[in-house]
Amino acid sequence: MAPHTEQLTRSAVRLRGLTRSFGGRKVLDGIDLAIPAGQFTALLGHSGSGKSTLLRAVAGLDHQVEGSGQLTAPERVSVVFQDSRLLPWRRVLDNVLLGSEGREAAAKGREALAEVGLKGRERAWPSELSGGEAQRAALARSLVREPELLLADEPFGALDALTRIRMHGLLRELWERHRPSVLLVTHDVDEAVALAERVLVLEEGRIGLDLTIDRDAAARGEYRGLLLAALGVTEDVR
Ligand SMILES: Nc1ncnc2c1ncn2[C@@H]1O[C@H](COP(=O)(O)OP(=O)(O)OP(=O)(O)O)[C@@H](O)[C@H]1O
Repeated sequence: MAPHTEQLTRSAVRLRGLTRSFGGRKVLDGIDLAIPAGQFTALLGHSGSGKSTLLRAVAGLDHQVEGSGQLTAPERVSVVFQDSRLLPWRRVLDNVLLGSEGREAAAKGREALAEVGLKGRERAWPSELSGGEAQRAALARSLVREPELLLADEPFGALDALTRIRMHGLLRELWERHRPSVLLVTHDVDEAVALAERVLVLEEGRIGLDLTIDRDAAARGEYRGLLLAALGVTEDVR
């Protein structure tokens, strides 16, 4: 019944003609998109362009899109948001485990916390963590589910610039080690280019630009101007 249960081989995510309207206004207007398994994709777009709407649809959180087109996504999907959404009344390890019990689960949870650099903080309360640490815990919580697809909606948007750079390194490292497909929603052109293999720009309800990122060209800053132009942004002359 649910498209999410379909067995996928080559593509992790496939959208065909996906449309979503709110009050008669089309936010997503027939989106066609295939994301190969294991690809790191970033989705850029102005505020209100429909990035979160698209992500929610792929996460299976939006039942209204059913029937509007075709949507397939893997079964094991984890979502990370701008705020960590840790439960304040549970210790960090219990937040990561959420629902799973037993020694094996606890060992996996500890391992995931160690991977994100939170070894020794298992028994801390969420209120004792910094913003960056809380996002690390959120990443650990998503990892223990061994997701085939990681959806991240502005996961570093609330962090200071230095913490954000460290988190970029961590996310790339985790992706290289575990190789889930990643769909990262961001406003930040530099973040998209620094992290992703492919950058999509959402405009007027459609994918307006679909760029494959070459690491060397990215290091030379070759995509920045193109992406800013696609977003209709002109940089001030410095
Ligand atoms: N539940 C809803 N009811 C009505 N309108 C909605 C709803 N969810 C989203 N919208 C509208 O759809 C449009 C796209 O919203 P969405 O949150 O997907 O944009 P976004 O690109 O993620 O924006 P931002 O970058 O600011 O988070 C907006 O105009 C928003 O007001």
